[in-house]
Amino acid sequence: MKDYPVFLRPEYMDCLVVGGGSVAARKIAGLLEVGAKITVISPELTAETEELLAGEKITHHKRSFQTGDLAGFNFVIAATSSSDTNRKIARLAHDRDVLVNVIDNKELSSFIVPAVCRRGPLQVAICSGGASPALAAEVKRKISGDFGEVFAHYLEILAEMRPLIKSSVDPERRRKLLQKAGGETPVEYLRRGEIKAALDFLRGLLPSSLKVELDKIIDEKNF
Ligand SMILES: C[C@@]1(CC(=O)O)c2cc3[nH]c(cc4nc(cc5[nH]c(cc(n2)[C@H]1CCC(=O)O)[C@@](C)(CC(=O)O)[C@@H]5CCC(=O)O)C(CC(=O)O)=C4CCC(=O)O)c(CCC(=O)O)c3CC(=O)O
Ligand SMILES: NC(=O)C1=CN([C@@H]2O[C@H](COP(=O)(O)OP(=O)(O)OC[C@H]3O[C@@H](n4cnc5c(N)ncnc54)[C@H](O)[C@@H]3O)[C@@H](O)[C@H]2O)C=CC1
Repeated sequence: MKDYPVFLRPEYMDCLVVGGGSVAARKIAGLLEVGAKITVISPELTAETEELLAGEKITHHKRSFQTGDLAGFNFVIAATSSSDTNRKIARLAHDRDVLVNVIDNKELSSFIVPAVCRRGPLQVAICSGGASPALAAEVKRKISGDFGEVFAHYLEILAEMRPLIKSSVDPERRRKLLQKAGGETPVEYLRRGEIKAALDFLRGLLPSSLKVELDKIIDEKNF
């Protein structure tokens, strides 16, 4: 069976992580990166997890998981070293229609955590469906090498230009314009790190009134 990829919005997530070991630390770090609300239940924390939690607005209950702990959460990661506890958490989550990831049991997981390469609003998520997480991580490193920070810069500018383009260019022309603005030419420039060439190309696509807006935005960003 294939998995259906989606990107969850953290503002709608109330996350519970059960367990405080090395795998839990990686999942917590991923959730912190997007600013999700997190509660951790674990009798013990590794030094790494302790460090992650320090200074963050994370609730930590220093105890073992109890039936009833899922109340109020819509997203759970069962990350304990006890497969029985993880299975129990999964069963309870399924009963309540709560999304659950089980770190040692993909069959009981309603979602899998991918390896992610993030460049501003651009996110590439890689998943091998449990066949080889190490390979997913290696593919992520390869992609990260190919797609530098310039992608984030270009996209931050394009994100601001998009509503201006939508409000002042008629639908037929703007579809072509937006396709070219996100097309092969700028992507190839960006892969070579040539942000200026990509922005010059974008400027060339715009009507003159918007060229001025583009230059203002570029000046403000000061990349
Ligand atoms: C099913 C899944 C469930 C889930 O966690 O969602 C799962 C399950 C398991 N992983 C195990 C081991 C490892 N996991 C990693 C690393 C990552 N694991 C991640 C996801 C997933 N791991 C989901 C599938 C995703 C996919 O297939 O693409 C990543 C991508 C995301 C993240 O965790 O943040 C993150 C890389 C992040 C990054 O680098 O960016 C490494 C590499 C390392 O540590 O260097 C190893 C050792 C090498 C290896 O095993 O490949 C074992 C223990 C096996 C055993 O008993 O030995 C199980 C349990 C099992 O297989 O049953
Ligand atoms: N999904 C993934 O990415 C990976 C999964 N694994 C799997 O993860 C497991 C090991 O995870 P680690 O983080 O390395 O273990 P760990 O031993 O470092 O941490 C386990 C944590 O679970 C907590 N815990 C144990 N019982 C608990 C309970 N009843 N309630 C709440 N917390 C409880 C412990 O206090 C500890 O903080 C293995 O089963 C392995 O197969 C291993 C590597 C990667």
